[in-house]
Amino acid sequence: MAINSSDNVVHLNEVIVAMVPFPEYSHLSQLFILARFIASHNIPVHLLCLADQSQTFKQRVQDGLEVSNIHFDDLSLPSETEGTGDADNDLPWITFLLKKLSEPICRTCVELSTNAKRLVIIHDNPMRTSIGDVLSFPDVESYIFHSVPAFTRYSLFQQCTDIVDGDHEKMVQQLQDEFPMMESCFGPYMAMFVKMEREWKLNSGEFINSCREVEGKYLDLLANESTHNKPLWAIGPLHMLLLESHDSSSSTTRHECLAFLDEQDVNSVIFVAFGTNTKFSQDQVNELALGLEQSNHKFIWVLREADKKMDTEKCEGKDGNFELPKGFQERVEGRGMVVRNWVPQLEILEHSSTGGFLSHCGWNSCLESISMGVPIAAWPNNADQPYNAVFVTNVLKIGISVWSWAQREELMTAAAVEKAVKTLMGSTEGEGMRQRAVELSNKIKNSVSHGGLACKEMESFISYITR
Ligand SMILES: O=c1ccn([C@@H]2O[C@H](COP(=O)(O)OP(=O)(O)O[C@H]3O[C@H](CO)[C@@H](O)[C@H](O)[C@H]3O)[C@@H](O)[C@H]2O)c(=O)[nH]1
Repeated sequence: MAINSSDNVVHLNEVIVAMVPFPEYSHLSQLFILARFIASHNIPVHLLCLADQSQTFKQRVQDGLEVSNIHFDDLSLPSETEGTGDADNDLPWITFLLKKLSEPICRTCVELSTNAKRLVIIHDNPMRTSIGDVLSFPDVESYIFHSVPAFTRYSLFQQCTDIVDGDHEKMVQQLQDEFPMMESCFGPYMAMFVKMEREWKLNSGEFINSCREVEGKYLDLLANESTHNKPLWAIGPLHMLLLESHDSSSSTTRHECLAFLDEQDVNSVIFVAFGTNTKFSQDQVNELALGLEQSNHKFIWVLREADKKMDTEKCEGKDGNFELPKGFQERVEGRGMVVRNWVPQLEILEHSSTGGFLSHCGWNSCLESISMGVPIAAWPNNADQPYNAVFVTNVLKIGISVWSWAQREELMTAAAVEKAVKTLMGSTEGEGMRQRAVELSNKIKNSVSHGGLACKEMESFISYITR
């Protein structure tokens, strides 16, 4: 906004974009990439997130924080927000948090809308209810951002379709019928969320962090399912929008993992990492360590505690106090590296020495791995991950399952880890998966290059919001 002091005329921005991520690192990080892309078209972008969350984010992310038309608008929860849930109403912590965030989000959106001819709100799917009131304003448009794949969304829709008012038992039954290895991974609230999502009419369109080369069939199925005829853009993989910024070879602060990889043979190292939410027991850490040791393959293992869930708990992503089995470090010296801090995952996957990824199958990890041509050993942990794992292993056939979802209450054994690593890194079966992953990666790279399909979808989204 500019104010001309001589005649007091206020010149409004044509468009301001407000982004409302789900309050977790992996959602903010994806919307931040999108923010950079939109901001590069001279559109101011505001990211609305919890103050602690944005602080942690800025410590982890190196590129793009200096972009002048990206603004972090920190949200504060009301001071009485303590604890992790609303015991009186038996709400899960996330429903409780989203309710509390509603007031600061709406207030910020109202302020932003007074400075623009059009306020475009882009929000993670679950944040719908937190911004409800603002959506009825005439100059406000909203777009839903989906951070999970079309395959997973379509599977959920299919399995929850006939469920009346969150009948958990029936949902579990349907999940078992569709995917015999899986039971409910989202808990009893999922059917309710799916029902609300399908009835939601206030948005102007949706977009998904995925691309047609990877899951065109499921994007079409989702579009056919839709009753509202609003646009759906596949604008992923988001991290490829800004790919040129990942060249760290000349950086003075190059991470030690990359130096380790420089010394290894092509496709000889398996990267072992589980995103920002996976919780471990000490026993599980022991099994994982022994499995990696017994595989005799080279590895980089990121061993960190899960980020904290609530503003009041501080989302620090601490180093973790896990102990490694006695003598482990000495026995794997030279071929195995355990890292306890934040690593540049994308650069590790991009490195030619990385030949496999033992992953929890968070969607960002899957997309990053697929786009870099790295096959996956899947160990899903919660939420959308079991679906993503099915997609990677059974549909794309670029990965193997380490431990079945049906066994999730049991400790994953060292023998299972050893077997999976040996298959992925040292067998013709694993090599076949790697080749398919590389083929897919090449298609994605073409798609995001200038004039490619993904590139056109992204530009069409910008044209639409600035029309
Ligand atoms: O040391 C690290 C650890 C993580 N990352 C990055 O953090 C992100 C992790 O994202 P993801 O693989 O999706 O895992 P989660 O953090 O577990 O993601 C949550 O959000 C995802 C959707 O956004 C869901 O698919 C997951 O199930 C949910 O747990 C990726 O971009 C990684 O590159 C790093 O760069 N360095």
